[in-house]
Amino acid sequence: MLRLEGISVAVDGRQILQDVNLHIKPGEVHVLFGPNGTGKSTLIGAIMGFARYTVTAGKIYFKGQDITHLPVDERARRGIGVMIQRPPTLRGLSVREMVQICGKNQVEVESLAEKMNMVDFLARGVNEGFSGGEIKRSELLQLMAQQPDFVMLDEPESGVDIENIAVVGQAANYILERGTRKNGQTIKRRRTDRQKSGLIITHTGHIMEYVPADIAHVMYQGTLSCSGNPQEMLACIHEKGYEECINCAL
Ligand SMILES: Nc1ncnc2c1ncn2[C@@H]1O[C@H](COP(=O)(O)OP(=O)(O)OP(=O)(O)O)[C@@H](O)[C@H]1O
Repeated sequence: MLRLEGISVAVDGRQILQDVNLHIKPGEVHVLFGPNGTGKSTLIGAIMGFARYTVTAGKIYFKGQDITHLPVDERARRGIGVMIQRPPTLRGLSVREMVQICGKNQVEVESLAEKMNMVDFLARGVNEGFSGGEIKRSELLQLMAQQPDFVMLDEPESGVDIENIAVVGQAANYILERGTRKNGQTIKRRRTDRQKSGLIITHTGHIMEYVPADIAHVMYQGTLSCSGNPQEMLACIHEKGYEECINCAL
């Protein structure tokens, strides 16, 4: 689905990422751990093609096509979606209108909003006065309408209360499991059945209680330093810290 071949990324002339290689296959969900400021958000911004991120080396392939220099709207059209940490407030554009745009006027806005506890927000401006948790739910609502084949979530559980973390997890699974059989799924079936792919940045790993992850990576000082079993890596980071965790794996 997504393949990064040795990409390096700069922001405002400062090199943030160096030689990142990553392969996410159809149906796989990868998680990204790492200390603050190591470049995790930069990586997903570069994959989405946001203008502030300049790919200075390497290639980004999506569904086998080189998308390294495509504009962000074309990447979205090809099936990439993202939830960033701090999306802008869009005054004058209601959540309802935004969801309709994301869904190309072909989605049932009310029914999607019900799933996200967001019916009361449909008439409000996008992110206008929203709390941190409400912003996350609103972003996921837009992604559910967009129906991307590859979704990137930047700290989806951060700022979300305990009950709504389950709602966030269900929304992520709704996106990842589009086109698969829904009834009677176990966590194991979720993993084997899903056809869409994801990359999730998380510090706590709580989202993995709802969305089973296949592979975890640690981003350290601007590069992917090691990869492995998500639960084992999380336990290792808790026990030993990032630096010792990556040294141990190497
Ligand atoms: N315009 C800029 N000029 C210089 N440095 C920048 C600029 N924008 C971002 N950076 C730096 O890039 C680095 C990587 O930022 P990024 O947001 O990708 O980190 P992160 O790993 O996602 O962190 P966190 O876990 O705190 O969200 C940070 O040190 C940040 O200060």
